[in-house]
Amino acid sequence: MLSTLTTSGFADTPATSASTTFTSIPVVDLSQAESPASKATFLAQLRYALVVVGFFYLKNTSMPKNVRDNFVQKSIQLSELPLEKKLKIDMVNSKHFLGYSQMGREKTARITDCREMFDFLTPLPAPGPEDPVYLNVQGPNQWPDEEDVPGFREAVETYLEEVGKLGDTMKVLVAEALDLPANAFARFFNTPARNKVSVLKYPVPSPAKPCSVANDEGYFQGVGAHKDGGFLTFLLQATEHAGLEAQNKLGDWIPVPPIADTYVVNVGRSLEALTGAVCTATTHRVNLHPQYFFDANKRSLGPRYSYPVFQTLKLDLTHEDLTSLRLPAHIQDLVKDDKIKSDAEAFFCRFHLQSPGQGIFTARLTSHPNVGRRWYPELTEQILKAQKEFNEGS
Ligand SMILES: O=C(O)CCC(=O)C(=O)O
Ligand SMILES: [Fe+2]
Repeated sequence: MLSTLTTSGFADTPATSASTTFTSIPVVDLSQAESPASKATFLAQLRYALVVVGFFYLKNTSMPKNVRDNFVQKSIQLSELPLEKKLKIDMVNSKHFLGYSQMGREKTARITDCREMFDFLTPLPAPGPEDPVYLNVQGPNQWPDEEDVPGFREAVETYLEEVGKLGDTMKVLVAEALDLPANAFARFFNTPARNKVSVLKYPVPSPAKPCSVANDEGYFQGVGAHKDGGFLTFLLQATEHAGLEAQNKLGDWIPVPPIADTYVVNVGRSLEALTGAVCTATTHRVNLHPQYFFDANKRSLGPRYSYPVFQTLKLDLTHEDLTSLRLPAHIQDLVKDDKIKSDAEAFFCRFHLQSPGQGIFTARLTSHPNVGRRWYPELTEQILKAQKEFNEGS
């Protein structure tokens, strides 16, 4: 059952307990946060979204339409370049896991994902030799040649700055929704914040040349069941395709279809850790059926393009830092009897609880083993072995 909301929080239904789950994704209107008359309603809806769902659509954001549209247009141009141009910035050349990951290289839960990606990060220096190895998930970007996609770098940097502003706004509102001081999360972030965008393309499935093995019902794994690692993710679904799904606490998969002019925002493992799991890092996946690539009139929609931005905490926070926040008792009480069914790999939990950097680095070694083997061969073999043993229960 879905809770009804009151301006003071959840209605007095069992919605406050984790035994209640969601069957649709709420829409939250950011413009309501700007007026004192509607802010309490906004915060109650946000609280529900963070605690019960872990996923929501955010509308009326500060993102300038021209910045977003320019970013999307240039990103599609990049994705459509011939393979040899894209391979000039192959991720395997970057010990920071930045740049292009071609189709068939990425794995989630040890199964190949049917997508290609380019990752670009807020400008941040590479770590020094004395720093922990996991800090290598930051460093210089690999940019395509300016003549291949003119204006691409500027479009991405401007877009990341704007999503960064939205992220700064949201981290204050998340604190307020949990009845914490507005600046409660500030000390966990770098200034400026660390954000990474993935430029994703899910090509039209080709029966003649399948990207991976389809399941019995004909679905391909666009990206397998997982939880995001960061604080919040701001996902722009740039095309009309169905396929994104969030898993509720009973284990059912709930569609998250695109809604024009919204972001899909979801809770990552770091926000879950900071709130002692009061906020839920909801498991999600992109499950692709060849039918999703056609509209109602049977016209091809072409590839699916989507663009998540992962808002990340300071990478070197410790377990003590991550567990240092005290939530008010009435907020902690919102989640009881926590039995959550998730198809995401539990293997990663302990790494994300050690430090955000350790969590992200470990996930990268397993999702991009070709990059891991090139730069961190011993560590990669160790982690892949541990992942296999964990999953096989040995
Ligand atoms: O493509 C999407 O809609 C979601 C992608 C995603 O969940 C991810 O890359 O973490
Ligand atoms: Fe994700």
